[in-house]
Amino acid sequence: MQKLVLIRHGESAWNLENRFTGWEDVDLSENGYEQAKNAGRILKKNDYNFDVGFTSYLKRSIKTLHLVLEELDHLWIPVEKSWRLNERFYGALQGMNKDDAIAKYGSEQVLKWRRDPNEHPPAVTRDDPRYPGHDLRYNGLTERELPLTENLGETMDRVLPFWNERIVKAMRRNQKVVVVAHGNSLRSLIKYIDHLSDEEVSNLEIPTATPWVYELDEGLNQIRHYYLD
Ligand SMILES: O=C(O)[C@@H](CO)OP(=O)(O)O
Repeated sequence: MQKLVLIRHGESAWNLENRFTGWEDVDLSENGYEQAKNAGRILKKNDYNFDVGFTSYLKRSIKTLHLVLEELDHLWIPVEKSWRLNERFYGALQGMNKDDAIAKYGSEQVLKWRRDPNEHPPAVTRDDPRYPGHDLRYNGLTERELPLTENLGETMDRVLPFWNERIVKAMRRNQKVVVVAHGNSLRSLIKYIDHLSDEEVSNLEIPTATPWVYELDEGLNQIRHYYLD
């Protein structure tokens, strides 16, 4: 039996301020640092260890993984980062306070943007400073890969190649894997792994810094999943 651990990053400064974050590279809040360390302690208490870690290009996840590995005295393991594990790109909502968005657009529309897997938030234009094409770290991406907005389905479309080519391959080599990513990139992955319907995934809320464990059989079929806390 093999275990895969997925963790959403600790609380970020903009989670605390209730702002749409997406690809904005916001740091962990003070509480977020503590939550990340605590996730590491929980894993340690339960005798977890890992051969490889995967995370996004965004510091709230990178730092969470680092803090988890530090608690486990595992800072030496290889870590692979990919933009494909980034949070969903929230378009022109990025930076906006979620209550201000509700006041401006109404709660029904904002809920659709947040949780309807097929709904696109308003797009940014390529001259918007939030367009990822202006950011050095995304130099290697093609224009098609650089988002102007994303719904959950499109997030899943760019997460899955990384899942199949890197994460599943590592597990097939019997490596013990930890993945630290984001609310919506993990929702898209869990939708895929658990075959969730659009409605089921719209009700899935993933808490910050709480290890989500999949137990898998030899063929990497799921036996069960649960939170570790
Ligand atoms: O702002 C975001 O990027 C995400 C995660 O914090 O928000 P939501 O939960 O509204 O999708």
